[in-house]
Amino acid sequence: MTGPMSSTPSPLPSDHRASLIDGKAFATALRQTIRQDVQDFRARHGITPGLAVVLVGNDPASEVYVRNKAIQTHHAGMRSFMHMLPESTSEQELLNLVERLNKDPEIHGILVQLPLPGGLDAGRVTNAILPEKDVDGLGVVNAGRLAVNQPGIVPCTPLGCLMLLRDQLGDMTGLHAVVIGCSNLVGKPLALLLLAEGCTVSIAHIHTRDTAALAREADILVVATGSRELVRGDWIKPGATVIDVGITRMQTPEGKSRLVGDVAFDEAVKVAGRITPVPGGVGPMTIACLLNNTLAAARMQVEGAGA
Ligand SMILES: NC(=O)C1=CN([C@@H]2O[C@H](COP(=O)(O)OP(=O)(O)OC[C@H]3O[C@@H](n4cnc5c(N)ncnc54)[C@H](OP(=O)(O)O)[C@@H]3O)[C@@H](O)[C@H]2O)C=CC1
Ligand SMILES: Nc1nc(=O)c2c([nH]1)NC[C@@H]1CN(c3ccc(C(=O)N[C@@H](CCC(=O)O)C(=O)O)cc3)C=[N+]21
Repeated sequence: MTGPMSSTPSPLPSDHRASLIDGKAFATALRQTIRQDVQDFRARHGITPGLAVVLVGNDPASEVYVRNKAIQTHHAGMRSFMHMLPESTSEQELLNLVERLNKDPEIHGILVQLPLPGGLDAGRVTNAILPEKDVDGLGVVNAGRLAVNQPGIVPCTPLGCLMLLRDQLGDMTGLHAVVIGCSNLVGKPLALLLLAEGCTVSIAHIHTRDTAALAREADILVVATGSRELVRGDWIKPGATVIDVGITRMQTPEGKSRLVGDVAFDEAVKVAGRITPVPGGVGPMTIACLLNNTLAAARMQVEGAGA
């Protein structure tokens, strides 16, 4: 394809394969460090960091994530408090629970799993969480701190992506980062983090006219849309670093379930310089960063600001 007659010779050899960014291994190492830090914290203060996770309704995928979070919280030596509420829960009942958790000294971090069932206002609920216990970093106080470069709690998935990018690329000053998707949970905070790293940041969303052309300009391409295999091989600049946040659960013809990202992996791996797989990329980082944020929140509450 890239022989001497080719009109647009690719700068990559025909057998090029991107190197895989192993989020699973990175997350395992991070959790190990956190486990040690939790032990030290307990030895110093006699306090065990506690995380409360609230799940409303019985979405099976959310139940799996919430259970994984609880298991990994225990493994890190922290306490986990699960609150499974029925689909019929009213907003006032949920707000009352958040209020109780806010006042509970054994709880240092609170996470309300999103999305919430219809009729419950996610913004109102996340903003009811005390900023110092808001380990998802989704309330206006922490979101505002991020926007003006003040220290605060950074949302778990964007923080996990940033850790992987720093590890892979080191200094990112001047690189063009394109973020596809601009939710409050992932795309928007990640764009702000990359801006703070000195990147030139473009954000694409559903109204962007030519997302493919924009993506082709990216040194760093982050995709968080929930639109499976949206990004094709020819959307990627040769050698670019690709972070695939999207996760869609698919049924295989054999009746098994399989996770698919927002990037057509088999095409992208032939063009990108480095790429995160799904699963085993960003997902495990999200949970490790939740534990990281819970420990940081406990330190702040027990040792004071700047801890
Ligand atoms: N790996 C992990 O740890 C995590 C993975 N996820 C996964 O990441 C994905 C995104 O999650 P989340 O941000 O919460 O999703 P949302 O649905 O909240 O946001 C998706 C964003 O992508 C934009 N978008 C959708 N389709 C397109 C398209 N075709 N072209 C350009 N932009 C598009 C939407 O634009 P608009 O708003 O204009 O409609 C929106 O800004 C999901 O697959 C989710 O499961 C989420 C959290 C953690
Ligand atoms: N308030 C809130 N905060 C969140 O951080 C939040 C949320 N709500 N709602 C849903 C999304 C999704 N999310 C994931 C977490 C871990 C994996 C994960 O561990 N993924 C594994 C695979 C797990 C599996 O096999 O199912 C992987 O990608 O390798 C994925 C997705 C957090 N979210």
